[in-house]
Amino acid sequence: MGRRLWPSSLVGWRSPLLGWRLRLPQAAVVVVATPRESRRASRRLSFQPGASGEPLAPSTSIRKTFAEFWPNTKGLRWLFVSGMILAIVAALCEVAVIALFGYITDKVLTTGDLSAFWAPALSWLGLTAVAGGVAFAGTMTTALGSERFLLRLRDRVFGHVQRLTPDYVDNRRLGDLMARLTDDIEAIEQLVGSGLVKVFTTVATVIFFSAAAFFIRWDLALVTMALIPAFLLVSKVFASRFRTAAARERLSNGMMNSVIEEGLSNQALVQAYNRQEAEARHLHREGRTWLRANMTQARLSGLYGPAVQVLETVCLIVIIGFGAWEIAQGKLTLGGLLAFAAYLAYLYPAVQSLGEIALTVSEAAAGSDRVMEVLGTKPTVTDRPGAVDLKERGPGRVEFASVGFTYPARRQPVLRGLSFTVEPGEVLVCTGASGSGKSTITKLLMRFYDPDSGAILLDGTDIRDLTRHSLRDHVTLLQQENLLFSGTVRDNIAYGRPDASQEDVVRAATLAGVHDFVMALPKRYDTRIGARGRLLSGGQRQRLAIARAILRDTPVLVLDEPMTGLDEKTAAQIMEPLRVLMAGRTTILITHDLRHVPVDARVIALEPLTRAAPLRIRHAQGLRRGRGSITRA
Ligand SMILES: Nc1ncnc2c1ncn2[C@@H]1O[C@H](COP(=O)(O)OP(=O)(O)OP(=O)(O)O)[C@@H](O)[C@H]1O
Repeated sequence: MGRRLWPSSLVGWRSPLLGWRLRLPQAAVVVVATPRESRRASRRLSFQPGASGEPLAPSTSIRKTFAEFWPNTKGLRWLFVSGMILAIVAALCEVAVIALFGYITDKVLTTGDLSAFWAPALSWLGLTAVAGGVAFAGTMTTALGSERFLLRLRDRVFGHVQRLTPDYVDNRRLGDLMARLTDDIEAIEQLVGSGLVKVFTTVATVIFFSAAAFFIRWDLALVTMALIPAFLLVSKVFASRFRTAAARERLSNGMMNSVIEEGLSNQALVQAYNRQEAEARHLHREGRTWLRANMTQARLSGLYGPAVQVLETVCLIVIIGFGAWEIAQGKLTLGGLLAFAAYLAYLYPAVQSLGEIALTVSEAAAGSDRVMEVLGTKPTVTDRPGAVDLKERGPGRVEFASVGFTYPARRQPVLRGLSFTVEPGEVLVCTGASGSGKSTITKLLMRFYDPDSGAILLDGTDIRDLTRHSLRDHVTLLQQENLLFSGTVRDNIAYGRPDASQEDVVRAATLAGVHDFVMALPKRYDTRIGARGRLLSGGQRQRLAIARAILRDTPVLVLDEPMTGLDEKTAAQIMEPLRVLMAGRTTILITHDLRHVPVDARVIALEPLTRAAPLRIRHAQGLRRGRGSITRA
C-alpha cells in the first residue's frame, strides 16, 4: 500500500505509525497512493477454492493479465507516465528538503549564525511549495488515468456480459457477477494501471533515498541497509496472514450482504410467513462470523505496527550509536546524522511498500482470473459473416421447420422435429405441460440459442441469415414476468423506442388502457415506479409492458404467459389491450390458461419429450378451440 509521509515538525522523534522517526516540515507525497486504494484493499474478494461455493476461474499468469488488459490503457499511458514523473520529481524535492535541513542544523543551529539561515530557509519553503504542487499534479494525473482505465474495463466487461445468452446470468449468483464487475475490475486496475505507477515510483524512492543516505555516510548506510531484509521478512510474514484474513472477511461480508438482500427483497414473504425473527437470527449469525473475521484483521494490524516499530527502534539505536561514534571521530556532523535518519524514515516504508506490492499483485491476478473467465465466455449465438440487416418491415410469417434443440448443459433434447407456421396477422396459441418447451420456442425465435436441427424462418428467410439486431427489431417479446426498470413511467414505455415522442407514448398508453391511471399518479408520466415497478399492481405493470410493446410496433409478437400472476378478473381485463396489441401482428401466445385466448386463434399443444419415447416427433398436435372446450383437430 502506498504510504504517505507527512513529517510535520522539527521536534519529536516518535511517529505513532512508523516508530521512531525524524519529523521534518511537510514536503511531498513520495509514494503514490490513489485515494480509493485503502477502500479497495478492504473490499477485495475471497478467492479461496470453493469458499463461496462458486466455481473458481482458472489461475492466470500476470503476463496473460497484461496481454489481455494492457491494450485498454491505450491513450491513457501518458497519464500514467506523467503521474510517475511527477511523483519522482516530488521525491527528489523531498531529498533536497532533507539536505537543506541538515545544512541548517550544521550552519545555523550548531553555530548560532542567523545570517546563514535565510537563504536555505527560503529555498526550503520554495521547494516545499513546488513539491506540494508537483505531488498534487501527480496524484491527480494518476487518479485520472486509473479512473478512466477503470471506466473502460467496466464498459468492456459489462458490454460483453450483455451480449451473452440471458441464461448465462440466470445460471450465476448475481452478487458474484456484480463483484466481478466492481471489485475484480478494480483489482486489475491496481495491477495494470496505478499498480505500475506505484512500482516505478516506489523503486525510484528507494533508489533516491538510499543514494542520499550513502552520500552522507556510506559506512553508516551499509550498516542500516543490512537491516532491510528484516523489514521485508516482517512484511512477508504478515502479508500472507493479512491476505487470508481479508479473504475470510470478504467471504462473510458477501454472505451477510446476500442475507440482507434476500431478506429485504422478500420482505412481504418474510412477514407473511412470520419469519422475521428467523431472518434476524440468520443475519446475526452471519454478522458474528463477520465480526470474528474483522477481529482477526484488527489483531494482525495491531501486531504489525508494534513489530515494525521494534525494528525501526533497532535501526534508530544503531544509527544514533554508530552516528555518535562517527561524530566523535569527526567523520559526521550532527546535521548529517539527522538528515541521514530522515532519509531512512522515507526509505524503510518504501521498502515495506515494495514487499506489499507482491500481495497486491497476487490479489489482482486472482481478480483478473475471474474477469477473464467472463470475457472468455463466448455468446452461444453470433451473427454469421454476411448476415443480412433486415431493414424492410415484412409481413411477419414465422415458420418452425422440423426444429430440434437440446440445451448445451443438458443431454435430453427439449424439442425434436417441431414444425408449425404462423401466417401474417394470425394468433397461434402454444400450450402444453410445464417443462414441455414452450418458452424454449421463444428463446429460439429471439436467437438466444440456435436450433441443433431444422430451421426457423421469418418471411421465408432463415433467421440465422439475419443479424440478431435486425431480427430482434422485428420481434417483440412480452415475458412471463413484467420486466420493468426503476425509472419513470415514460422511460419504461419508451424503453424499446427511446426516441419516441410524448404523443406516441401517450397513444400507446391509451391503447394499453393505462393512460387514465398514469394521469392520476403524482407526477403522471414522470412518476418513478420503484424497483422493478413494485409500486404498481400486477395488472398495471402488465399494461405498462403492453404499452411498451405497442409502441415498439413490430410485425411479430411473442407473448410468454402474459396472464401469469393475475387474478381471473384482471386477466380478463388485460385481454382487451392485448387484443389491440395483437391486431394485425403475427402472434405466438404461450399460455397454460386457455380461457382468455382469442376465439379464432389456432392452438397447438406441446408434450414433454421423455426417455421412454425418444423418437417421438413432437410436432404440436393441432387443437382447435371449440366453445369452451379443446378438441384435437
Ligand atoms: N437454460 C436452460 N438450460 C438447461 N435447461 C433448460 C434451460 N431452460 C429451460 N430448460 C429446460 O428445458 C425444458 C423446457 O423448458 P421451458 O422453459 O421451455 O418449458 P415451458 O414449457 O415453458 O415450462 P413452463 O410452462 O413451466 O414455463 C425444461 O425441462 C427446463 O428445465
